[in-house]
Amino acid sequence: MALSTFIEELWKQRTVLKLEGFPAESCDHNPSGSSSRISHTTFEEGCQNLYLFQGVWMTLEEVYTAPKLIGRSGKRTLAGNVARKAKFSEIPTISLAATEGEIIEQLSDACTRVGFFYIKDHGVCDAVTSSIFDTAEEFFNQALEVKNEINYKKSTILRGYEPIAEVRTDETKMADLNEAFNCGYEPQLDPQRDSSEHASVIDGMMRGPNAWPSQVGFKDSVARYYGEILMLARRLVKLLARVLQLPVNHFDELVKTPGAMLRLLKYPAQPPDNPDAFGIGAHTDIECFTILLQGKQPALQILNVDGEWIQALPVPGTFIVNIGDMLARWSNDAFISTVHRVLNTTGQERYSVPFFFGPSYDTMLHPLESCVPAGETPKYEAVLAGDYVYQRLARSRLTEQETARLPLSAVLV
Ligand SMILES: O=C(O)CCC(=O)C(=O)O
Ligand SMILES: [Fe+2]
Repeated sequence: MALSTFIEELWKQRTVLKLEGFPAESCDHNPSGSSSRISHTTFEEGCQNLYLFQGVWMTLEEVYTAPKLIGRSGKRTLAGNVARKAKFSEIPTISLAATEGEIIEQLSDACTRVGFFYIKDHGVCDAVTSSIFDTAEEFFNQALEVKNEINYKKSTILRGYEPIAEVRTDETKMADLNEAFNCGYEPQLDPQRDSSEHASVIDGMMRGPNAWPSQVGFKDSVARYYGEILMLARRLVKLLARVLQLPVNHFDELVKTPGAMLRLLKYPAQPPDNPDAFGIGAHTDIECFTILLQGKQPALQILNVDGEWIQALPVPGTFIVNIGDMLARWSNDAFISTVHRVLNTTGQERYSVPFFFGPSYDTMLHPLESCVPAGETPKYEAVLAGDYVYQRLARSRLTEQETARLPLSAVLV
């Protein structure tokens, strides 16, 4: 097969081609010239790896920071995300027991410089966090057939059980070495639900019922955890409104029936010597922010501007919060959505519980006026929150045919 045909095939299959040892100076970013350049180039030591993305040869860093693009015809890599380079070597810790002024100042620094921070003194008690791990362990220890009774592909909105190596977060690597349970917003999980709201929460566009396993006590335990973290998330939303110099209640209506997905995750102990195997490949999160509860095993790593992977060690009594792409878009890049990955080489199984939080799925996300300097055009087009989340989740999980099961209600850019 001619090289150009081969590349075309890869493109059609939405694959990113990795080329090892390609001399940087030969990379002219010209899609049409790429095949002829390969044929006359010799590989030398010290050269970098290049990736063919959207017909363009790029370094991995360029893939991370390539122009933002979400589209059904586009290939799925970090370039569809909103990664920005973060200059940090440590992850800050913020006490929610500090004065509001102090919290806002520290949050402002963390969101604009790092994109990640620990929170402590958050008010969620240890009993709630330890029991969610017990529940997760009991669930994942069941036989595969039992877990597959609620396989997420039976749900049009990706709720339920995701078997191991099902999701390919970073297409240049192997599928992710984790299994998961996905649970989205339902009014019955919301301690602050307003009964008049119920009727307005219609199915479709990422909204609808969860898929619960028959495991005794599972739903109660997940509901308790979900409720507590949802309240914490709404508290953070008010603080973030202040950081963005908006009225404290600015986002309140939009997070009454939020797009809020809880995941229980179990990572197997992975071999230390496979450079392509990750618990989760490098990515940025989709929603506004994530509140992550980590088990004891250190495995989460965060990428800084110098290309170093900084360990985000588990710290008892804390959650890690990180900014996701939606809030980066919404804040017109004032906030940073930082690239991270999971590598569990501890030799032990690892559990974690991320809670991905965003506004109601029918929210149209225009970059906030207060974040766009006068006379400048916003950096991002408006997107409908539900479509944005669905497309991002689907492209690492589903075939195009499967993706088409849920009609999208907006054209994305
Ligand atoms: O398990 C972790 O520590 C992080 C998980 C994560 O990054 C994700 O689910 O997006
Ligand atoms: Fe993540």
